[in-house]
Amino acid sequence: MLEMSVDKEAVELGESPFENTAVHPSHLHSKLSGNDTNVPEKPEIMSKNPHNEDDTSINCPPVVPVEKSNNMSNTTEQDARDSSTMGAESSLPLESKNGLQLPKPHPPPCQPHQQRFNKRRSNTINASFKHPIFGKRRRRSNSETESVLPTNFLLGGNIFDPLNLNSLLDEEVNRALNAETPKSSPLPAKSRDPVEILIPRDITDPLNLNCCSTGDGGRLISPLKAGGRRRHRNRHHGGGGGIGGGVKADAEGALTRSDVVESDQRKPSEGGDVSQQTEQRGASLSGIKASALDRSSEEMKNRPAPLHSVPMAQAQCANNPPLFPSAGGQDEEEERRPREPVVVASETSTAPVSSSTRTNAPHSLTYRQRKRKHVNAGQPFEPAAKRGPSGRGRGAPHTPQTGANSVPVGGRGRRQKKTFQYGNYNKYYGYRNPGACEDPRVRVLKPEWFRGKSVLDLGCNTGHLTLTIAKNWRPARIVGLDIDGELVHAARQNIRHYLSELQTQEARHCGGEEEAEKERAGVEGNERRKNGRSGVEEEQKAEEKETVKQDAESDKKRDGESHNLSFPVSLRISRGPIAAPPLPNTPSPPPGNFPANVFFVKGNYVLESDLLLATQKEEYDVILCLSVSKWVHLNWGDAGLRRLFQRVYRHLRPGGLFILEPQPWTSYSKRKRLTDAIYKNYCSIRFKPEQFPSYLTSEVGFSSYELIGTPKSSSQGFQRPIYVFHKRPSSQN
Ligand SMILES: C[S@@+](CC[C@H](N)C(=O)[O-])C[C@H]1O[C@@H](n2cnc3c(N)ncnc32)[C@H](O)[C@@H]1O
Repeated sequence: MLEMSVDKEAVELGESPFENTAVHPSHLHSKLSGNDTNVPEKPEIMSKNPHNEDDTSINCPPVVPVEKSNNMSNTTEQDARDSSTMGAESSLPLESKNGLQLPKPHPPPCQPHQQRFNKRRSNTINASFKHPIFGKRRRRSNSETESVLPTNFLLGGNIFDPLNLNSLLDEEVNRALNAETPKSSPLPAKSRDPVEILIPRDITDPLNLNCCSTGDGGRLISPLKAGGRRRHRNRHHGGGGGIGGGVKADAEGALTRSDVVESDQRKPSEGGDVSQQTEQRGASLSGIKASALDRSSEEMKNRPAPLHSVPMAQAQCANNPPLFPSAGGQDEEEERRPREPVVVASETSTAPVSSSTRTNAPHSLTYRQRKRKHVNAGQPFEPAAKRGPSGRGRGAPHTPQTGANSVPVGGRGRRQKKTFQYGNYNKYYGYRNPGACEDPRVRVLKPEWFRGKSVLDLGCNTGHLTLTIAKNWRPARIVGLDIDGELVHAARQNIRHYLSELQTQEARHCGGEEEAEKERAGVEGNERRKNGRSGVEEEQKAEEKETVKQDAESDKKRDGESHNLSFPVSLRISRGPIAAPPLPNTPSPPPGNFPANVFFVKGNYVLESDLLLATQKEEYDVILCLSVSKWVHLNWGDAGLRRLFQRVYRHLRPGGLFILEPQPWTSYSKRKRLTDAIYKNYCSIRFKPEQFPSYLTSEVGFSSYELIGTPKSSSQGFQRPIYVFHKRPSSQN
């Protein structure tokens, strides 16, 4: 009765036709080997084996014969398998003693079974019982059939110390025993072929599942074949898309780009990409960048924007030569390159997003995929090449940038470094407002300066401030102008992001209303139950509510939001809209309606000569020139900056405002060596920033000015005074 659990090991349950019967392993073996001639018609019933002890030391399968017992039915299939395995392994000679059958010792293979066996036994056997065979160690059998022990030990050991550990105890013994080293302790065989390790190009997509059809996108790279060690800056963190956080704000607030290499020169498709730079949702688009960096500098035209009385579209299309002076010999280079589709800021529609032929480098996610991912997460758009401070780029190697604004940093095929000679940093806002929702400068600006007005934002970069003003303060129109076409492109992409933000805000608003509605309904229901109001009254109320709701929904649809209605409000609030909303195509939107009120234009605001100033007409009520003066000053010297100030004055309508945030002179020196021309200009500058206010009032014509504040910034360098200069109203002119 007690042995049966032991006997499980010897019974082949599943396969034996003799369940509940202990079968001798030899039968099992012969069964397994296909030779069942020895199998008796009925299984032998094994009696107790006095030798079969609970041997926990090593080796032998203790086949404990047992009489047939009902408890055998407790055996499991696993046991059966174990036992059959044992049977298979123990093709051992069996000893017959007093009718008992014992397997010959064959230590190693049996050990695992032995251990499990013991365990099981301890579980099944009554603790109070003490069988004579248990608790005793079974002696090793000394039969002549015992296996031969090894005599040759590679490490100089012996049968008692196979690893020769004793040699470590005594120095002399150690020396003696290891005298024949390496003969006694052979060294491992040397140098087989090195193992080749293949690395996926994109570690985040090793199987290249996301890759489009771009040729070698999915190829694995072998470091061995790649021609030795090559450091890929900015390609850690899963590929190369971004500028790996090498940009720092210096003390003056400009960005230090010395260690930054442009890594993603892919030209994203029109859909744009979304930055990972701004970690927080709504971190206000600080980091939204221009779309195709490689395009930017080469296509950047050092020409003043036609921001005079000629309508934008006409002026841009006309490409009026005298208004586009060259700068730094870029023009020749540009002539040879295909032009970006002309940027047209029309008066009635938002500026089109230009798309041009793009050279896509292999990348794990397509441009659109990445954009969708981030837009869904409510993050701002920033092409892979233009990631922000957290700047983790993704993607594949990039084609070198060959813009007029780029300076090669290495040999052929190396990525090139952009100098940002115009302050055209592509992560400007990421550094200026890291993780912040709002640009602190917005607080010193008054909404009434902008509402219903015509505004020009000089050097708008990727348009965050421009868009904030356009969205929040509803100017009749606001034009963002920048010399860098890439930044302008990014700014245009950002329109959609701001639009989606707007939708999220509205969704939140509506969501809140719905909640309130539900709560109200709950309260009303309770009251109704209390007061026992008539069903007709209730129906009327419900109808009213339904009508209001339907009205609200049709309003939304009118606003071009209907596509988002199926997306749960809660998700829209927490994750942003499912995709950036399309730009509404309203034929004649009311003035000041965002985004119809915002335009982005590429151009150089510095006229080629003073003579051209005479052509400038009054056009704007407000002109912003924030953190631009230094760059104009460095690139065009005192004369260029003076010309800019004069143009601004002429460009303003009577009563207009010029909002100026000049960089301090101390911040100039760090940028003085960006180009030879800049260095020359820097050395010849006499007109210092502290002189600007007096120049603007006494020489240019502004009637007065005020310091409106020095907004706090996380970086000291960005804390700059902001002035407002007033142009006299017409009657006083
Ligand atoms: C340092 S960023 C300032 C961005 C933005 N105004 C702000 O403060 O948030 C300077 C911007 O001015 C632009 N810029 C420099 N010179 C320019 C010029 N002559 N005409 C138009 N834009 C210019 C640069 O491309 C760059 O985007």
